[in-house]
Amino acid sequence: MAQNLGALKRMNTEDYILQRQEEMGEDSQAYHDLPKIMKPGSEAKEGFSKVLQSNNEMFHQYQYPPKVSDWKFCGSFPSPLTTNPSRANLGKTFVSNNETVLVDIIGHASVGTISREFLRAGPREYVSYHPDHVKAAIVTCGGLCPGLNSVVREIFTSLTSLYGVKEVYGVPMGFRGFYATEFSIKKLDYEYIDTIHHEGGSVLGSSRGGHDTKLIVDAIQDFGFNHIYIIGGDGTHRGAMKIFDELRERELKVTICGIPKTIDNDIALIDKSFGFDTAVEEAQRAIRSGKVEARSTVNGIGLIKLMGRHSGMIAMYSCLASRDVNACLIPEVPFELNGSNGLFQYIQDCFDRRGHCVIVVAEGAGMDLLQEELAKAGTDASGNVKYPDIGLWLKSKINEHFAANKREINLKYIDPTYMIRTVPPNANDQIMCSLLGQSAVHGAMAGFSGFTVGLVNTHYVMIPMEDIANRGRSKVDPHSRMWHRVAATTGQPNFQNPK
Ligand SMILES: Nc1ncnc2c1ncn2[C@@H]1O[C@H](COP(=O)(O)OP(=O)(O)OP(=O)(O)O)[C@@H](O)[C@H]1O
Ligand SMILES: O=P(O)(O)OC[C@H]1O[C@](O)(CO)[C@@H](O)[C@@H]1O
Ligand SMILES: [Mg+2]
Repeated sequence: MAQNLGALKRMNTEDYILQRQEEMGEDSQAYHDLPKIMKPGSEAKEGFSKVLQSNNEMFHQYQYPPKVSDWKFCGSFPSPLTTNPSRANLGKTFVSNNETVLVDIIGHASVGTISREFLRAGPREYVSYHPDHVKAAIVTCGGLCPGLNSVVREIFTSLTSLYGVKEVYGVPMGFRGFYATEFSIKKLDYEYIDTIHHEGGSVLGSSRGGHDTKLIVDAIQDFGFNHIYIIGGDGTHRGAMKIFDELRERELKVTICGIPKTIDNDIALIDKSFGFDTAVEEAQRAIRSGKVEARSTVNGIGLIKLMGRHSGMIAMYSCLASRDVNACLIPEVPFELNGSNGLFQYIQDCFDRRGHCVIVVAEGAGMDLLQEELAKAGTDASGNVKYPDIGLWLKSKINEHFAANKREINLKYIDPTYMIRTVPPNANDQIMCSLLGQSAVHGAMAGFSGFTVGLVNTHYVMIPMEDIANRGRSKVDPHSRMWHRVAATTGQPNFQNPK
């Protein structure tokens, strides 16, 4: 059914700024940081009206996730955090439903700023669920990613020790675990989750495929779950959105919350997904091995394949971090093998300059060169195209080329694919997992539903789930400054011959 995405409130920017000025008072620094707008009728001050002209076009769009109370009555209780003695000073850190975070923060003085705003995540003073009435389920879906266990653990501990919820369950093996009889849904306890954040993988298990909206919602009803925490990527969010629609269709008072998981860091809108940092760090070990192998032999080539079916983020950031890479090949930027600007000539140039060459290739790179293999590749259980192995293909093409030219080369192929995603998260990702888990629980307890928590411009926010589910993947922009920085680090050309 078509859904109204919560209250979408538009406010004229001038009114917005005037209101903010009023709230802050002229003495505060923040007041002076605001664009200078005068109230109509007030006395002109220097510098004020000028900015007003250039900001005429500016507007802000507030986007709130829906609340459970929007489609079914639910009560409002003072947050248990106010009575939790160990949180006595939390009062000051409650977040109001007026606090938003800007999506677009780069202003253009000549045209004004156009930005959406998401509701800031965090504990609310009033919650919509009494802790005794919460029965929560957590599920992890899709491919593995460092930090899955940390998010599960944080959701559990936030629900139980912050809010006093007593019933939290783990759904095994992804979406199908809700209804498949060969698995059983397990009640989580502290002993079980105590050290899981030190382990890679997902203690709950995960899977691709197996989404059946009706069976899943039947199971939610049968078990009496009213909080569903779904940790997964783009596919998972499309599945979660269907569950959300079905829940509203049946008028069930169930909160559904997404926690974005993608090792490829390709979920749109958010700054970064958990586990990505760890994956980039882990990839350094493979790149370093490639470098050592390459420079210790005659005309050495270290060829390293990294994850990234549609987006070259892991490859791009791994190359930027390592500084040892001479060529970075990603799905977003096509490359040619032959010709004066092709990869083969570039490898030769590297031999001439430094005696070796290190190449990183993302698994989805160069698919235009493998059309035949791609046509036969098929899909996985979730419908994702299974890509032919670009690393092995490239290895054989490079070997063939230099053999045909009677040049000695020593190519070492390193494929650390699954090794970078099965490790536990690094310290940075551990912290991110904690904040995502806590944000999810605070939002759910407050009665929001159909939302996904995420980091936007360094602040944790609640994004309407539909936005995440329907938006395309985020990709490397070949015209971006970041990609140009990579090219500057590697020294690679654009691998395109003049036509
Ligand atoms: N369009 C869809 N409708 C309903 N369910 C879907 C849809 N797409 C994917 N799913 C379900 O979501 C789950 C995970 O999907 P998928 O395997 O694509 O991983 P993902 O969430 O995209 O994560 P990853 O980052 O590993 O790709 C699977 O159980 C799959 O059946
Ligand atoms: O082999 P699996 O488990 O399907 O997962 C591999 C894929 O998962 C991803 O990490 C995310 O979709 C891809 O980059 C990668 O190809
Ligand atoms: Mg996916």
